[in-house]
Amino acid sequence: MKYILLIEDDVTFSEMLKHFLERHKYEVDLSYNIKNALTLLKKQNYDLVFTDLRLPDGDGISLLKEIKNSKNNIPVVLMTSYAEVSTAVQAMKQGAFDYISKPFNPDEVLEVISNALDVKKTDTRDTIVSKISSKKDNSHASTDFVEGISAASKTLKEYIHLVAPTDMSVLITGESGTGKEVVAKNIHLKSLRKDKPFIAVDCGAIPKEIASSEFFGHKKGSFTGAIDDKIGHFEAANGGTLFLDEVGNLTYENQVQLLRALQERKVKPIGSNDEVFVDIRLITATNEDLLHAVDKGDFREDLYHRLNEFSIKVPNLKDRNDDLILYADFFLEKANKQLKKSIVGFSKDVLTLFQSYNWPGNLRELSNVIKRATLLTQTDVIHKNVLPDELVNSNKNSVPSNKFSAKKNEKELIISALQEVGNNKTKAAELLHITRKTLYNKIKEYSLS
Ligand SMILES: Nc1ncnc2c1ncn2[C@@H]1O[C@H](COP(=O)(O)OP(=O)(O)OP(=O)(O)O)[C@@H](O)[C@H]1O
Repeated sequence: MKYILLIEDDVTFSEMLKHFLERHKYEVDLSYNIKNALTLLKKQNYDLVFTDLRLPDGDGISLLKEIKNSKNNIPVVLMTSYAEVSTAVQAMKQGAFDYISKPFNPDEVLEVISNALDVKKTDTRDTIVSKISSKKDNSHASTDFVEGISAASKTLKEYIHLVAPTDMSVLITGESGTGKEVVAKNIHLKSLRKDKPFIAVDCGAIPKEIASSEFFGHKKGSFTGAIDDKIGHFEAANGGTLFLDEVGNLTYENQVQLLRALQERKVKPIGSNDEVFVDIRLITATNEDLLHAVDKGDFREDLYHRLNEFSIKVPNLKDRNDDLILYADFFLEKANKQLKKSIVGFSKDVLTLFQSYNWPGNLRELSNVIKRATLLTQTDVIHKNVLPDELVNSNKNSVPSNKFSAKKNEKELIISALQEVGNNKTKAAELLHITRKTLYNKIKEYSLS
């Protein structure tokens, strides 16, 4: 019987959910706060943590981080309200398995839970990494990967086909949510290593103090907290592909270690005297300008060239307008399946809005907008009234991007956009048609607090 830790401070709701899950043959422990949950996690081996995002003594994300930093590799599913969906998406980037928006229907809960329990994990790794099972075949992968029909997508497809069968290191660039990880998986699945592991690691989520142990592993007792031997990501990916996301976030010291491991093709777990030979194909991704980081001395040039034997830029959604409907249909079909709905399509108004919106969050944003709209729609067709305000009002508010590109009034535009949205950086970035990251960089550049 699978054992679930449910963390929810709404007493009535949590009791109902507990009984519901028990009726479906799960064993459930209930906690109303994080403190108690952490105690329970130490005592018991759970198969799944199902937690509310907001709790009296903290949020689900800090709990998620605690779990990731511990030796457990338990899948974590978050419960959120609609307003928190963007936070939940951030949480997924930090390793949460999935999120589910309240109010949810019983079937949806069961599906999310069974998906999370099915997920393949290696029990020796403590950072949540996604691993494509070696048995996963290409036919399945191809249904998860929509190739697109726009010119930009065709070029992308061509590059993937060309580079996949080689052993070249690939640097994938592109804005957040464009599908860099999906492209990396696709390269792996089209490569000769497809039957070996694909290990995805978010370098931005690894605290620098434990990065060496994460990458190279450690021996029991080699430092305080090393209570067991641990295999690092390099060894876990042996024979297959190691995908390092947000590679620009590695510290200088970690860059040196990574370069050494790549050059020597062997790693030494912390506390071990033995080196382990590793045969990996490296794919990295970044949404930063790594060359700029090289110029500034923040990223090692030798490592940059080692990673960039071949580079692929994943286009923004806005630059693949011809694909938009194709992706919208794909995400609708996916949401229908997940939410057990049978919505047939979008109203004309919605499609027009989709075409004119700038999609700063790219495919991830499109997917989220459609999942939410699918849940809210009670008719056959998705109408404008279930779209988020920022999308519906985008045309009214938008600052023309050509204005923004004029360097001299950039600062003024940022200030006025921030004022207009009450200093909300996400909304300001959307208004300016730039990513949040770019906005943060510009705020720093112009010393705007
Ligand atoms: N070609 C595609 N076909 C189908 N779905 C896709 C495709 N590309 C991306 N997606 C979906 O879009 C979402 C974002 O993709 P992904 O996480 O790969 O983006 P990313 O560029 O790696 O994001 P980040 O920079 O924030 O890590 C995911 O839900 C993914 O499944």
